[in-house]
Amino acid sequence: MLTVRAPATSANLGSGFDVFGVALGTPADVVRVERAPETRISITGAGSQYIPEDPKQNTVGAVADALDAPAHIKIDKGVRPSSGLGSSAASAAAAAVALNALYDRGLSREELVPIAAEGEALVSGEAHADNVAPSLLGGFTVVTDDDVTQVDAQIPVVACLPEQSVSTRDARGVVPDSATLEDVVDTVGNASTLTVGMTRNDPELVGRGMNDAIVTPRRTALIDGYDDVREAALEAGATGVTVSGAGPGILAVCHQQDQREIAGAMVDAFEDIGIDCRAYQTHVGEGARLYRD
Ligand SMILES: Nc1ncnc2c1ncn2[C@@H]1O[C@H](COP(=O)(O)OP(=O)(O)O)[C@@H](O)[C@H]1O
Ligand SMILES: N[C@@H](CCOP(=O)(O)O)C(=O)O
Repeated sequence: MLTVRAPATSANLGSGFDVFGVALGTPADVVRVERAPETRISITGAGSQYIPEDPKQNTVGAVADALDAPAHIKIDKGVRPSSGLGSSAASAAAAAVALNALYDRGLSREELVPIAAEGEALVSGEAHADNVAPSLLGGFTVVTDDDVTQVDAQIPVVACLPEQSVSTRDARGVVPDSATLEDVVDTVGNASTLTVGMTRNDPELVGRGMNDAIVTPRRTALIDGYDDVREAALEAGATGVTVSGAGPGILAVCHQQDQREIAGAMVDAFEDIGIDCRAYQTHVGEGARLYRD
């Protein structure tokens, strides 16, 4: 039996749609695997009642298929599905690391990225790798069609998860087909600023580089209370706030000393409109970790 803990992630960071992602210190999924003639899945934990155990519909089943590695797979969900915190990706990344080791496939973490992304294709319609890459590699990742670049960053964040669900598949449906040159130029500038901020561990630059006028405005409309929560977080000292992944999670970047106040402000702002939420006071963290029992 092998066990892997794979972290939640926050994709896009505003200006890096389908490109940027960060691993979060908490929450995480824990996946246990043992060899079996055919794949069987059992699920416990956060939101497990909404996740299919059929391997043809579960991200870990797609990974087992891609690695030709049938197994009994037990998933303990720390990351609620349809969260914007890479729930489906955390399971897929954990399964990729676990099954790669269980069957001695010898693939590197980078080589596991497209395999874990097969799970994302299953649930969201496209094999976007911006959640599985940071869950596998940790830190801040930049994915392109055929490559992934990673940097270890130490940035404090608050990931606020309201009691609402937004499916990534639905949220991809509102993404515009085209953008003006002016918006593209702005976005390139912001994305570049954010990347420099990650390499310098500078929350000011990262926060400033999160603005995006192309995808994010379409998605905020799907999240009840988004504008109020964003405003509250900025007033409490956040250096930048945006939709986490496809939502409804909201990500605030900050300095360590402001983290607690920002988390409280975001929770209060959601509560003011009658929505419960959980705020993870965490940081950009490590990737999937393998334990041999
Ligand atoms: N192992 C898994 N973990 C979480 N969700 C899964 C898993 N396998 C399949 N799903 C399905 O994926 C969808 C959630 O994924 P998605 O919409 O991308 O949200 P998230 O942002 O939380 O990853 C749900 O329909 C869920 O049933
Ligand atoms: N780039 C994807 C990221 C989806 O992240 P998730 O955590 O909501 O699954 C997108 O924006 O569609």
